[in-house]
Amino acid sequence: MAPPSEPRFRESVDRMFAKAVALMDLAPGLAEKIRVCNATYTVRFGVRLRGKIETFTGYRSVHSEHMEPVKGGIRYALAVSQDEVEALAALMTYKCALVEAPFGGSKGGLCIDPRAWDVHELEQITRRFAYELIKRDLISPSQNVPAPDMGTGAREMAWIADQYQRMHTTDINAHACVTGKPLNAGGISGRVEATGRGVQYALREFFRHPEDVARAGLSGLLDGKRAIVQGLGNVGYHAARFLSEEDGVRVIGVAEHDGGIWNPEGIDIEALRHWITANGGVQGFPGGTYLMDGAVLLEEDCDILIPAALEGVITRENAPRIRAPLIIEAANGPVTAGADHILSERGTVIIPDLYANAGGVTVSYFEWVKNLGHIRFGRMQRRQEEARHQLVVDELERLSHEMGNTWTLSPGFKERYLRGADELELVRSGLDDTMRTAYQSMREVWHGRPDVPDLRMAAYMVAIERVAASYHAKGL
Ligand SMILES: NC(=O)c1ccc[n+]([C@@H]2O[C@H](COP(=O)([O-])OP(=O)(O)OC[C@H]3O[C@@H](n4cnc5c(N)ncnc54)[C@H](O)[C@@H]3O)[C@@H](O)[C@H]2O)c1
Repeated sequence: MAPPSEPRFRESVDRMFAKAVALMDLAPGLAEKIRVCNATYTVRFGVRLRGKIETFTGYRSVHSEHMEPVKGGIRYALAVSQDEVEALAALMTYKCALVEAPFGGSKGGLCIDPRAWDVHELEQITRRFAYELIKRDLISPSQNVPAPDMGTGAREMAWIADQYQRMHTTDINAHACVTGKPLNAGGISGRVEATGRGVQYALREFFRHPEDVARAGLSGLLDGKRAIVQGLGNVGYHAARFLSEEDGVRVIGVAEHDGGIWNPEGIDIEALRHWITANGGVQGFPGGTYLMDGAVLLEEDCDILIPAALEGVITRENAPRIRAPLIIEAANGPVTAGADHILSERGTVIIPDLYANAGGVTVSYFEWVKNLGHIRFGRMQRRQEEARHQLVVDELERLSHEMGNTWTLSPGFKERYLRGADELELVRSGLDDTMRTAYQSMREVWHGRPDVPDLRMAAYMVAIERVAASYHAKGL
């Protein structure tokens, strides 16, 4: 939660929204219609556990239904509140608009410490929570489609999908009621890694534009840059792993819930992740120096800061001490509105959450389409692609023959070229394309108007414009 001097999360999002609206020319009253959260449902339910009834509180917030279904994750954490869920639902509306995923915005949360319960108990709690939401159409393939967020993953999504199926036995589209499911339960390849993969693609796209890199006071390529990551969960782990293994980024610091690890030579992300799984935290990891207060790593010298855990971690209080010239918001809302102002004035470039962590909802969209299509994703595209590739190979072989076989195609090339893309490759290329296109649309606004101060404002403006256009089209 934000410290008392900071606005609450919802207000922080609203302030950023208001700043963007001030740069736009919207019809009277429309900005307010877009800003407000349509509805938030609060549920309290009991589950008999360990010999007594435990009462839980959960939320599902629907921010905007300008497109349906609405979409947004379900978070399990003790700090979940109505304010938090509404802020996250608003971010979902803008995020979906920015990456052109045809959804309205929603979010859910359950006040629970998932580590306090065993798997069997978590299943009981999840099914009961899902039951409460399903019976009010707050989980439904055509109305509201959740996905994983902090504290939840494929396992919880599988329980939710199964619960929906039990309650709607004749719904042929039941699988599409939730995304982020395991592969063998209607999921799609590449969903687990999608948000971290999207962070990687976002950084790659940023570094393709030397002018943008220079605005952050950096130069050169992504290769060789030093990064610090906060949170080595789903998003942080995948982002850190892909950036270090595939892009030559040196991860010199990782902050986790129990402290931080510092190693200027670079941290072995895979080894650290294994250590956390085995030991419950980073303490004792032999591949770096342990710091009791992991949050100090946010202020360390590095090229790229990747907050990938919680909202409200960069505030007015610590913003003046942040040394990274480039921040990519892998988490939702890690920079408060007050801190955003300080950092923007100082010239720190922030790749905003709306864009940076949109990989998850993008691949969720692919999964939803795959479920509704009832066909293995990519099956038809693959056949077409293989047929086109066969034409090219035939033509090259004909040429080779005409030239007296002075050159030939290697069997390895033919095998790889003819294979066509599998589901994972299709998902990754669709995600890459989405991240590039969305960056271009933000960039055009950022560079095209001298009064647009930063990428965040550009992202909000693009998103708000699209939501407004959708309301206009409906005649509102
Ligand atoms: N999972 C997704 O697909 C997805 C999509 C978009 C955005 N996000 C956002 O990304 C962020 C992280 O989500 P996730 O799914 O990776 O969650 P997760 O639960 O998998 O991981 C969160 C990690 O943060 C760590 N953490 C908790 N408190 C911390 C603290 N005080 N300091 C440092 N680390 C701490 C946890 O130990 C855990 O490793 C959230 O803001 C979420 O809304 C997630």
